[in-house]
Amino acid sequence: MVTAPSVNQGTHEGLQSALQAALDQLPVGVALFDLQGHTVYSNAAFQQIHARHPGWVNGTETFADLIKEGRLTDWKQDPQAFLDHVRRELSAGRAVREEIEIGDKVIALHDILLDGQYILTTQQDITARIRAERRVSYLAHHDPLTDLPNRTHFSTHLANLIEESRVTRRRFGVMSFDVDRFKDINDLFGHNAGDTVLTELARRLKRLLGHQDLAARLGGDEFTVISVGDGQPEAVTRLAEALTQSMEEEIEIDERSLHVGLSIGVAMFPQDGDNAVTLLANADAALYRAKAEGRGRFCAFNAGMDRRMHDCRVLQQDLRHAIKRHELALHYQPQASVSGEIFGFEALLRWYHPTRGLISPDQFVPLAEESGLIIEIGRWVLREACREAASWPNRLKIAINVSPIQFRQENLVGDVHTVLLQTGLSPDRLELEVTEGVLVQDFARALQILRGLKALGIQIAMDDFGTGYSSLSYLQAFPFDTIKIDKSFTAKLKTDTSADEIVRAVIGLGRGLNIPIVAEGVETEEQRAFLEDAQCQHIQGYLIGKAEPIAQYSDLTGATHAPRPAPPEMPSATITHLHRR
Ligand SMILES: Nc1nc2c(ncn2[C@@H]2O[C@@H]3COP(=O)(O)O[C@H]4[C@@H](O)[C@H](n5cnc6c(=O)[nH]c(N)nc65)O[C@@H]4COP(=O)(O)O[C@H]3[C@H]2O)c(=O)[nH]1
Repeated sequence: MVTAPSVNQGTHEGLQSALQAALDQLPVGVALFDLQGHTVYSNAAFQQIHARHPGWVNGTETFADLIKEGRLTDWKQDPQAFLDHVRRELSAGRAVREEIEIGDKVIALHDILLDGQYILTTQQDITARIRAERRVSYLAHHDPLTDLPNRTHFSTHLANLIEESRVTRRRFGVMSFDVDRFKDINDLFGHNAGDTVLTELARRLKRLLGHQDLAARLGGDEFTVISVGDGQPEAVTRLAEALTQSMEEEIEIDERSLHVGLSIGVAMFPQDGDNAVTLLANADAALYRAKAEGRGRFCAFNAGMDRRMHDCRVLQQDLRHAIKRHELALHYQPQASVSGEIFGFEALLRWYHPTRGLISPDQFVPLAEESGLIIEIGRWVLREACREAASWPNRLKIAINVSPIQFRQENLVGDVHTVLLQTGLSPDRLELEVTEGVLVQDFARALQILRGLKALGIQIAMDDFGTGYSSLSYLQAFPFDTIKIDKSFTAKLKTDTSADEIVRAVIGLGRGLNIPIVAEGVETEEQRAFLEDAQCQHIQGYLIGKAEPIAQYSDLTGATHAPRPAPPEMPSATITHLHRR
């Protein structure tokens, strides 16, 4: 506490020191300089702001010296230039208001001219407020997990860059990418593992960026990069390749090493879009193309993609009418013991599109899943396949694919039960094929549904084993009746030793768990012999028979089939290849 001297003493010195004490009480720094910048007076707050000793008044240290550690953006770090600016403004009768950084402090400064010969400066330390503002602004523009700019920051940056590049005719690339099967990583290994993948990915990405590039996390595992490089498409391609390469090194999570793949799409300004919306939509189109081509790859936008995306939308619309217009049909592929005795069929869906021809399920099932139509289509498949199988005199099995999306419907178990009752098919002849995707989505719910289905007396097969995470915990959690080895492994048998080993290991696993194995896609006698030698029980593939209308297999079913209304005239070679959005 400073005790103010009594003004009643009436002396000039007394008044001066009372004023001095009053000024020292102010939370605002106050100082007087002569026009050369030498200090004539400074109060305590001013001395504190500038880390000078109490009572500091100094004829040698100038105003310019005081601020020389400062960051004076407009005066290119030149304190003398700043002082000249102050003098100029003041002699023109204008006050000077600036925010300057001195050391680690931010000072709000207000200078006026006193009596034409002194500069009166009042200065306030606003560091805490500015820091808080900067933090808020940083948080509003960055993703807290990866510390990358967020969507808001990215959009502003892209809009500015486009505006500037329209004038300078600069070209740059926009790269959209995401983590392949990110949802599976989260579901299988937990959200912390997902977070680790994202932060590690961001860390590797930051190392690859040029000083003009900007990477942002738009949400989830959705990332984007503006690559300015040298304005050539090769620059962004190089960045995409470097990023893919950087992910070849596995990510360590707890005790586990995880290999993470990226799918990347690229669009160039201005040829692939001269505004932000088109540019991003086209980078996304390229990304979806990369995914459709099998993930883990990079794809550049081309004009055809735009049309293909449009085609997909149109096709999705057409699919809505496919059931009632009788455009859907089932083909049946035989399943046999490894020595060749046929014991059942797998029902495989076909779409005879009135103008596009026969469309492969690989093309339209994903569209049906995306729109939710797969639930209605799946019901149709179930009813149709069960009705068909129930009509065969020979008691063969029927296997039907069920999409993970169908597990989200209200009452899958009830639906299957109703179909069994209505068609009269004995439950032990029905097998539903599910992929790991079913369990990955909502494990507890899926398990409950699978148990409900099994309680009806039907069998459950794990389809496409080996293509996803092939988590052994799934095999442990539910007593599958069959494991189907994906055809991609069968295709490599005897040409790729690791495929041989994987197939042998899966067959061994099945033996250990007492679950029979079906190898899919068996095309050659050599593959069959390998599988027999490895003690695989069942096979399916062109070697035994292709998926055909059931009438082609009447010798096996024992049924006389009424010919189905002929589909539009078209050879099967005209299967249309369309790509997902
Ligand atoms: N290269 C080769 N291919 C062979 C061979 N043997 C069979 N295939 C083909 O492999 C696919 C096996 O079916 P999937 O793995 O369940 O894979 C199916 C399944 O995931 C899906 N799908 C088909 N029908 C339905 C359905 O009714 N519902 C659902 N949800 N999905 C279906 O579409 C996928 C593709 O079906 P398709 O095009 O009929 O293709 C079928 C079949 O025609 C062979 O020896 N060599």
